[in-house]
Amino acid sequence: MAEQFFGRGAATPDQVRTQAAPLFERLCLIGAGLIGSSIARAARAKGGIARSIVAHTRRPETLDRIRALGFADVVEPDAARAVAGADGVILCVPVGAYAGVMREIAPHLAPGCILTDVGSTKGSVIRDLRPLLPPGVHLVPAHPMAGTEHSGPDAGFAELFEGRYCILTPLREGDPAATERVAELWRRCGSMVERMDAETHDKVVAIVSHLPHLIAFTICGTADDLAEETREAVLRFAASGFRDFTRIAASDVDMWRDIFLNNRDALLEMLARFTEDSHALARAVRWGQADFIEDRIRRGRRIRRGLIERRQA
Ligand SMILES: NC(=O)c1ccc[n+]([C@@H]2O[C@H](COP(=O)([O-])OP(=O)(O)OC[C@H]3O[C@@H](n4cnc5c(N)ncnc54)[C@H](O)[C@@H]3O)[C@@H](O)[C@H]2O)c1
Ligand SMILES: O=C(O)C(=O)C[C@]1(C(=O)O)C=C[C@@H](O)C=C1
Repeated sequence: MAEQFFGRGAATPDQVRTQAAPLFERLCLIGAGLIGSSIARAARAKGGIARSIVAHTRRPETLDRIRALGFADVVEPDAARAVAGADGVILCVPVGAYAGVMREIAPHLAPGCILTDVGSTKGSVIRDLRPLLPPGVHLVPAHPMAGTEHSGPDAGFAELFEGRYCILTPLREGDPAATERVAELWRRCGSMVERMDAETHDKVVAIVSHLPHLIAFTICGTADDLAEETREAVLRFAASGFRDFTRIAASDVDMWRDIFLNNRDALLEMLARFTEDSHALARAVRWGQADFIEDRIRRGRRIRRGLIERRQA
């Protein structure tokens, strides 16, 4: 695949990285929280990604913090000015903000510029960005499968994407060279790149990411309701099971509201399947069907242990 971008007989990506021009002359990050600041830090730490990095954010206190952290060459509060002259732009804001941001930046995107993103949903991103795409600007939707429950510019780190997948969902009419350049960006950040269609992506992440978050947020509330009923500080007794299970419930409100609202159909489908499966287990518990219960536990153990062997846990 690298041949598409580097050309036949050209240097390998590794040789290019250590030699000459970086992938982007001016890479603009719209939003520089956990993910945006991690990209900037990785670009600085690993080299060969961007000659200069522009970070845009709106809030004055975040602007000051990004300046103090020093991972961007330019910190720009105006989105239109931030993207002007950039050959790469990465949207790193909650997916519900995409349409508004795109309306602001579209007239200022340079012809030939690559517009990509890191959003956790892909169908909605294509729906919101494609109609506003100026001619000559290449859209390459992307989603790094890496993160933490922390947010904001202080939370980022250069190694976040190492050994993690990044999923690209290129448009049917998309430019293969632009797709390859974004793939190379993620490889240089240390990721493994996969491509799939947006619909498949949204189903996959609904089960492996969005549903677990929905359940974690919910179980915290359920435990808290019980505390009110029993007048007992239930959560005081939460040992490692509850703590491990609910780590992700500390995640950002805006980000997760937008994900739930923008992957509605796939999330509801996975929730319905999960509900059906948990009802089956509840029925076995009610009727004392030990074999069924054991079978479910064994299967869960096998799957979880498989994750550890593949070093994803
Ligand atoms: N956190 C994760 O684990 C994770 C992982 C993969 C992908 N993502 C995706 O990455 C994107 C960013 O998430 P994050 O974790 O970096 O969030 P974050 O909250 O750490 O950072 C988002 C930043 O965007 C800024 N912002 C919000 N709306 C804006 C707007 N309209 N214009 C300019 N700036 C705006 C916020 O002030 C914040 O600084 C989201 O789309 C999310 O779905 C997150
Ligand atoms: O590790 C975490 O805290 C995360 O929530 C990361 C996580 C995930 O669910 O795996 C969250 C959302 C993303 O879109 C990708 C990764």
